[in-house]
Formats: sequence, structure tokens, C-alpha cells
Amino acid sequence: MRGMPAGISEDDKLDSEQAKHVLRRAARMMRPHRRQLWLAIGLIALYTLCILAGPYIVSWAIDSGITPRDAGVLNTAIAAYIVVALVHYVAQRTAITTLARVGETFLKDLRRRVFAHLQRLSMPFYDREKAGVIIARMTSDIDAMQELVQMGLLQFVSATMLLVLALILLFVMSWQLMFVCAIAIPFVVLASIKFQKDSNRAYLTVRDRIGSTLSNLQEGIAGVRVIQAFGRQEVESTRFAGENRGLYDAHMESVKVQSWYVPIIEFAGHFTTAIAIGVGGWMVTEDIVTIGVVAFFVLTLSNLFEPIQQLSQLFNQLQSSGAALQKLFELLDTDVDVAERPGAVDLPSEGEIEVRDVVFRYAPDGEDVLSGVNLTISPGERLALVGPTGAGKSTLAKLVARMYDPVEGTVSFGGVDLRDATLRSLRQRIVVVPQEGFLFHGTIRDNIRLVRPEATDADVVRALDALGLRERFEDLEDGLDTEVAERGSRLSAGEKQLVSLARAALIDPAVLVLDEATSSLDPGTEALVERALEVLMEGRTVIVIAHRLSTSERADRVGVVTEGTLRELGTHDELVAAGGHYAALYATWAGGLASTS
Ligand SMILES: Nc1ncnc2c1ncn2[C@@H]1O[C@H](COP(=O)(O)OP(=O)(O)OP(=O)(O)O)[C@@H](O)[C@H]1O
Repeated sequence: MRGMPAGISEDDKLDSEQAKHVLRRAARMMRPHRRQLWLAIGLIALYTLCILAGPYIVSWAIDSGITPRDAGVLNTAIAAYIVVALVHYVAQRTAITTLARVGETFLKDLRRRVFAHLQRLSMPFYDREKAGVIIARMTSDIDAMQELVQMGLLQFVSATMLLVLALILLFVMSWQLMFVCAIAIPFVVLASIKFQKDSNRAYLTVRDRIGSTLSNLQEGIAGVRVIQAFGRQEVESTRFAGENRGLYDAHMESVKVQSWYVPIIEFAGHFTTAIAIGVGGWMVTEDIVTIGVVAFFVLTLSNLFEPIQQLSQLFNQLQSSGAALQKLFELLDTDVDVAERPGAVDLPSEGEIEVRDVVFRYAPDGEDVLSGVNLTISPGERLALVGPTGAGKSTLAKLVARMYDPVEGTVSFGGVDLRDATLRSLRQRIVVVPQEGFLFHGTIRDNIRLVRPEATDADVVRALDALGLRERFEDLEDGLDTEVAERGSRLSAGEKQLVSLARAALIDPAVLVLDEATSSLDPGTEALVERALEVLMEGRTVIVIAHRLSTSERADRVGVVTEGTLRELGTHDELVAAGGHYAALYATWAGGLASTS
């Protein structure tokens, strides 16, 4: 797509109100850099003047130096021309770097703000938005502005100034000749408008085709095992060939659009030069203008059509940058769903968990995932949640950890509604240990300390010691300084779980919310995880989403969740005796165990 100006779809175009709003907001963000910005604009004005000063000096040299054979004037003109060329060089170079610095700083700030905001946004946002769309905000939307801040803005300002100043100067020097030469301008403007529209359409088609070719390619590679296993290579290759042909056509179309436009602009330049020489020459013989003025026209007119061409291309770029900025501002304006209220209080260090009349749904217009849930968990109690898949166990656990707020009802800890608690105390008191721990780039130590950055090395070791995990990690070649490769790929699933447990131990929470792992580990690690978990649970309130009935058997109480309600609640023995859902589940499980043993 090189050489093609950026494009924008109808849906993305901003209306004038939105455009004004985006501009105003961008200007506010630019305010700290306004001095640099003015400096850049001043420099652009200076080098634009230099562009026009060149032909002017030539004109002067001809009329006052060459024609009257005055060597002194000619020499001065040559010196002036060199000075102007030097000033042009310095001003242009400084303008490029100054403006780019302002633009790049603006983008840097924007990226930082967007990332920080993304980190703050709560789970409901991530449920609503697709990861691809969020990443596109940071990649293609920022990229859309990148070209603009690097050269586009500069070209835009200088092309506009050049156009206006050149027309004024030409008018002042000879308005008669200017009107004759301006004959081509309306055609160039019309051609530029058509080009702007056509190239926009071509750009969008190329972009779509690239997208579908890439997804075809990705599917062909990711699914290569299935493709080969079923002998579908030919079919896939034919499908790809079709996409590829579409991409070729789209590229050719975009070249075609440029191929008629660029020569038209060149032609207009040559045509106008011919007019300037022809008509201008006649005017010289009639003593209406001097030779110098004709030279000025010839040289300046050749500079005049380029700005028109640039402006037509920059128009698309400006529009797509505006749309990108609008999307980024919208993202920055997205409210944090799980926010801290003003005047929030710290949660007490211990307390009862109370779930009262809770109703919850993920999407505002979606179905209830939980309804009428009531539950009280005493400090130090272990509650196992069991139930069929999709019943709402994880959702209930997420509400207890305030990953989401209930739609109706309350969840409280120690008598404080979680919505009234400070987020810091909330994350300290209630910790979620997911099925599979996520590891970040860095060492194992960094990964454990992540949850409490102020913890010392000794604190980390103490946490590991408490869980009986110290040796397990210190036995690794680099011990706790072992680098975890991307997404923890160098650690086994079991080791990742151990890191998760160590993180929880470092926080030392009052409540643990555990999602029991379903994948099985090697027996050695499994035993280590079990033991560490047992220590970690000691003296804490635990809610465990149990996937094995051996876990619920050991819990103080069991809650059976089916179809979004807490159907049964009691000790294991009570529920087995009651002969309900749990009893049936348990009987099946125990029966299965008996038949395998
Ligand atoms: N982030 C989400 N956005 C929308 N719907 C969701 C989301 N997470 C879960 N659900 C839906 O909510 C319902 C309850 O899901 P939940 O994960 O709580 O069930 P679960 O009992 O924990 O099941 P499992 O044992 O399979 O994890 C399901 O219908 C599920 O599709």
C-alpha cells in the first residue's frame, strides 16, 4: 500500500461536531508543547518563504543584473540565493525534527494513557470488547496518526502556506498573467477531488483484501495438520489463490487510480509553463511585464501544483487520523465498572462473607446468570462450590472477589459492602488463585513479587518456605532468578501453579478464592501443589470451585450451584443424607471409583 494515501470508510468519518470535539481535545493535550508547535510553524513559514524567495531572486537577477549587465547585482543575487538555500535547509530540517518531536511525544503520551486505562478497566469491559479490537486501538489507530505526525502535518501546513503565498505573489507581480496561467487550476482541483475519493475507495479495498488474505494464510498454517490429515491441500490452495487474485486486483486498481492522476498533475505543470512562456513572452514584447517576471512565473508555477496534489492526499490522512483519535478518546472515556467510591473504607482484617439476594448477568440485556443467591461464610470456613458446567460457580466466586458487581443484592466482607471498600484493601483481603497462573516476562522472583512490589527478597523466600516450595525453586539452575520466557513457556503447568500459590502466600489474604485445576499434573508436583495448598488454606476463609468430589468431601460445607441458583447448602454428610442433587452426584462418583478399584 506504499505510496497510497491513507483512507477512511464512511462509517468511521467524523461529523463536524465530532471533528471539532476531537480537535479541541487534541489541542488541550498539545498545550504543554505549544511553544514547540509555534516554533515549528514559524520554521515552516520560513522555509516556505525560502521556496518562493528563490524564483524571486532569479527574477531580480535577470531584470536588474543580467538585462542591464550589472555584475554587482548579479553577484549579490547569487549570494542571496545561496543564503536562502542555506536558510531553507536549516529551517526545514529543524521544522521536521521539532514537529516530529511534538507529534511523537503526543503519541507516546497517548499510548501511555491508553495502556494505563486499559489496565484499570474492569472485567465487564473485557467481556464486551474483543481483544483484537483493543489491540487495534494501540496498533492501527496509533499507526494512522504516525504518518501524520511524522511528515503529514508538516506537509499540510507548508502546502497550504505555499499555495496561498504563491497565489498572492503571482497576483502582485502580474495579475493579468496570473489569471491566464490559473486556467489549469480548476481542472487540477477537480482532478484532485476525484483522486481523493477514488484513492480512498482503492485503499479500503486493498485493506480488506489484505485482511482476508492474511486470515486465509493464518488458517492454512494453524490448521495445516487437519488439512493434511484430510488431504485438503488442493482445496485450500485454490481458495488461497482466489484471495490472492483479489489482492492483486485491488493493488492494480490502486495503481490505476494513481496512474491517471499523477501524469495529469505533471501535464498541468507543463501546460501552464508553456502558457507562461507563450503569453508571458508576448507580454514582454508588449512591455507589460519584464523577463524576470516571466521567469518568476515559470519557476513558481512548477511549485504550485505539488501542494494541491499533497493536500488532496493529506485530506484522507487527516480524516483517518481524526477517526483514530476519536476511537482512542472513546476508549479513554470508558468508565471503570468496578471503581472505588469516594470515601471508600478499608475492609477489616477478618470477617464473614455475606452474599445477599444476589442477581447477576454479564450483559445488561442478557439472561440472569445468577439469581436469588444467599450465602454466609464464616471466617476460616472452607466452602466448596460444585455443580454442572455453566451453572454459575465461577461467576459467584468472581462476585465474591469483586471482579464484577452484582446487578441486584450485595456482597459484603466483615459487614462492609465490597462496593464501599478501597480496592487496595479488597485485593489484599480477598485473593483469587486461578486454575492456571499467568506468568509475566521476568524472573520467578519478579513474578512472585508482582503482587506486592514492596516485598523484600526475604519476604519472597519466607512465603515460599511457608508453603514448602523453597527447595523446589532453588533447585532450578538459576534458582529464583530463573528467567520465565514469554507467558511462562519455560515452566511446567505445575510450576506455574506453584508460583500462583506463592503469590497468594505473599499477600497473606483473609479469603482465598480457588478455581481447582482440572488438568492433571505429574504425581510429584501434584503432591507438592496439594501440600502447599493445604498450608495456604490454613486459617483462611476458602471458597473453592471444586471439580473433584474428593475436594468437596474435605470441605466444611458444600454449595451446589445449578442454573444460577444455590440449590443445596450444607456439610458433605448432610447433603448426602438429604438425597438431593449432591447425593446423586456423589453416588455416581463413588460408584465410578468403586468400579475402577
Ligand atoms: N465473561 C462472560 N461473559 C458472558 N457470559 C459469561 C461469561 N463468563 C461466563 N458466562 C456465562 O455465564 C454462565 C455461568 O458461567 P460460569 O463460568 O460461572 O459457570 P461455571 O459453573 O463456573 O462453569 P464451569 O465449571 O464450566 O467453569 C455460563 O452460561 C457462561 O456461558
